[in-house]
Amino acid sequence: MDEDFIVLEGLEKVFQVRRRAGRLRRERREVRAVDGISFTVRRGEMVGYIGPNGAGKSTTIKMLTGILTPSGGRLRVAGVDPSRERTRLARRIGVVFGQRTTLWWDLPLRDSYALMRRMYRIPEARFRENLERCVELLDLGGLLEVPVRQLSLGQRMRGDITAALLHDPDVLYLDEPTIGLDVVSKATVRRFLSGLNATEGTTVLLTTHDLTDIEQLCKRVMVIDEGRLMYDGELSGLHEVGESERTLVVDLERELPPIEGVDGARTVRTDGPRQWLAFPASASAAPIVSQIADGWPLVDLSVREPDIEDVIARMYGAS
Ligand SMILES: Nc1ncnc2c1ncn2[C@@H]1O[C@H](COP(=O)(O)OP(=O)(O)OP(=O)(O)O)[C@@H](O)[C@H]1O
Repeated sequence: MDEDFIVLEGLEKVFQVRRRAGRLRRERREVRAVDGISFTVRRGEMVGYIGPNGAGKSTTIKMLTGILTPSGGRLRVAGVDPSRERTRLARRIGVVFGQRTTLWWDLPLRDSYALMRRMYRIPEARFRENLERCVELLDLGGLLEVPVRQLSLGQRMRGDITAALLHDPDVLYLDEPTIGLDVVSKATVRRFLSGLNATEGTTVLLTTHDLTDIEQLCKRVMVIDEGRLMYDGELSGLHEVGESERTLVVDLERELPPIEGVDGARTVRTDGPRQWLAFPASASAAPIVSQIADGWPLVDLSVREPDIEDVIARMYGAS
């Protein structure tokens, strides 16, 4: 189970961009979208791949799937060079782009899946088994006959994840799979992905702006910025490097003075009966919650994760 499945060595992608510089002149400019990235992912790992907008995440994933050819460095997925053997690799990978669907807009889900079965030449029994499993776990039962354009975003996303898994890929690339989803759909998708990784051993590379996705799904996270790998390790380690903070949002029975004297947390904002307390992201919320519950009339509370941009900004501040 521990073989190196995805291997990048000094991977680069440089785009040549033409820019208008005056009325007639055009300037050529280089964008180093991926600027010498090296890492390996073992078979069965589930890894978060995060970074601010324009960091080079999608460009990396496009090279991993063979859509883009690297400008330099070395890349292997399951022993295969993706851009040279894209068709062969397509049978072993599944891709989900949160912002874009691979389904046919006017067709019911069931017909899209039937077309995919033929495209990938999936044996009938295997296809049926995979479809049934996804329909059950992703709660798609009543939706197979509905045209994709009539589905909600959360339903469509669950439909897209199913589409990516019908051919039993060894590796799944997910680009913002929970973007714009409501709380229930997010939870369903996360539960499904962690089950898939645990039972099928599918290797998963996950790009997201939602740190809760990473926290609930990935032991390992890689951070990239300006095309370079800035961090590779556990999420808790990332919080420590950046000294980032989580926020406890507390609803009290009534408006009270700012909460004071809670070990490990400080009140950063109040608005009527609601108060916000910041605490280190690497610390547990439990002792803070119990101190508040003991001393104040608590009605409700929730924990907010820091944004990825915030964590990365603090990481730079700390380096
Ligand atoms: N086809 C292209 N031609 C020219 N420049 C490109 C092209 N694709 C991406 N870029 C540039 O490469 C850089 C990295 O883009 P990329 O889409 O990989 O970032 P990202 O991390 O996926 O960002 P986001 O979170 O916004 O999706 C950006 O500066 C982008 O403008």
